[in-house]
Amino acid sequence: MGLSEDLLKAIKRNGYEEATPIQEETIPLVLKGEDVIGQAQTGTGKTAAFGLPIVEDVDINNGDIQALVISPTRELAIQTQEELYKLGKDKKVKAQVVYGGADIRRQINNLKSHPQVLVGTPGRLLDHINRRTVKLDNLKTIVLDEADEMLNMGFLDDIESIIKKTPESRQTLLFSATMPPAIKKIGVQFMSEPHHVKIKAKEVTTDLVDQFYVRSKDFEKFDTMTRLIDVQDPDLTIVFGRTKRRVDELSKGLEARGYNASGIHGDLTQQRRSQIMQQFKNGKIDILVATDVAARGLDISGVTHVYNYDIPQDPDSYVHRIGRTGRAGHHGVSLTFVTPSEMDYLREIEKLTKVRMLPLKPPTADEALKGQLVNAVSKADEIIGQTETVKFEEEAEKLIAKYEPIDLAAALLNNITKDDSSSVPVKITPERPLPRHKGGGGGGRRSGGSRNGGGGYRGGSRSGGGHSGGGYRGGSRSGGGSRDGSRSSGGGNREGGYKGSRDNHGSSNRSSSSNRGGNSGASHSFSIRKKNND
Ligand SMILES: Nc1ncnc2c1ncn2[C@@H]1O[C@H](COP(=O)(O)OP(=O)(O)OP(=O)(O)O)[C@@H](O)[C@H]1O
Repeated sequence: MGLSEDLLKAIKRNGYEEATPIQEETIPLVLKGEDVIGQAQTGTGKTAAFGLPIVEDVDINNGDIQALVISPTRELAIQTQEELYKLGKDKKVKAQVVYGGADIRRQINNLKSHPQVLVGTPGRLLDHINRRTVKLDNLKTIVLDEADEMLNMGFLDDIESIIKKTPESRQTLLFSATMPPAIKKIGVQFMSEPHHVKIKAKEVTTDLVDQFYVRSKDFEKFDTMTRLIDVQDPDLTIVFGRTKRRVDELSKGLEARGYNASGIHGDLTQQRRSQIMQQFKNGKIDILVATDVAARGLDISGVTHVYNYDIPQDPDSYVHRIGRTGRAGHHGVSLTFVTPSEMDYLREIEKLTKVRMLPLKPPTADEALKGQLVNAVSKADEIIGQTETVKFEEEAEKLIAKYEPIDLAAALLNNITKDDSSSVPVKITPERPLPRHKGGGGGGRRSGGSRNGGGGYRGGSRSGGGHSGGGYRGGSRSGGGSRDGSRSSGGGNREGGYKGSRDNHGSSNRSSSSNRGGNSGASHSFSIRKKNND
């Protein structure tokens, strides 16, 4: 594709073996200097699609800012800068990030080292431009990443002011997985004869994500969610809540029940936000509870499940939220709670995604306990494996003399098992349900699965609907995705809500579609090939 040796090295180091379709189509255009509007499903490598040609085009003997990427959120800006840094490392391209909530003096100081590529959030970028600490007179390329979200967030004026400071001759790129019609405004206003590159996919959402919903009254959602977590046993999970209060209450409630959870939203200091994100990436937190601040662009490997505790009001937001899993060829599961009065919103989402979400019956307390016990046994295996028996031998002998082995084992399991809803009640303040859609109707109106061109739901064999128990781990899809032998026996062979775990990915990500039991569709647009080098 015309990329130099330095970039090929970076690509290799990243473990990329072949370009994704969006990369294949956009990289040559961007290298030619064309304006491009790029649309492709979440997790399909849009960052490198603009990142690689940008880095390729940088003149490292020139200390001016040559490329600017505008991101809607601070977390995404940080991530994009990290990616650009990695891609440009061999070429020695300097990439910097500026965002609000962080010390501006430090940013100004860093800018003195003359980055050639700058990533930032709109407000802070404008601030720097007005202080003349960022000069865009010689900018070659500007990227509006997640452009539609920046419009939603009301950044249009800021973006316009930033663009006015760039040369007319600049190249303008615009990327997102969703492109509502309003985005055309940006195209017309700021771009010159842009090429529209839209990677054709049958669905807006990637079919690497199995999408479920649970119909539940608002006050029942929390207990249902923790039961689902118990049976699904996700690796890393993101729970989306509608409001900051919701996020705070959910994360506290989860912690009270013994889950390793933390919440992020816009009211936290940036330092705290960054700290939590770091802990989540490192696996120190298992469940990240977030407002839509985490819905766009974040690429965290190992996120197997996304729970929409509150159904999003905007269907595009749903696409991005569930797109935090099922990335780069890995499987994921999404689960959306919907109150009876919000069914119309669910149908609206399905209208956009052209995918029917599968209904899940909430697991019973008994099923949740069973799920917990399967997990507890596997945890016990782990603990026993890690224990230096000799160190405890003497005291252990005494305990064996005193108690029956069965009591000792039961006590261990009891200790590992999380508290259930009856022992730690959690009350979440009710949110006002979303206003009823104009025109109403919707719920249950549509007959099963007509949208997908026959055969109903994706995933053929699953089309029975009404899955009970809610997505047990295991499942038939991958022929035993369990991490160890002991787990696969755990009552977990029902269809639906697969764990989609990391352990499956290592060896199977190259043939992901063939792994999916009964999936006749094979409609997703690319098979991403990444060496399993981590
Ligand atoms: N050619 C490739 N081969 C393998 N993996 C790739 C390739 N290109 C990108 N990736 C990886 O795929 C993941 C998703 O990429 P990226 O974050 O750019 O997705 P995106 O399309 O921007 O998603 P979103 O719409 O959610 O922002 C990243 O981990 C990235 O490193």
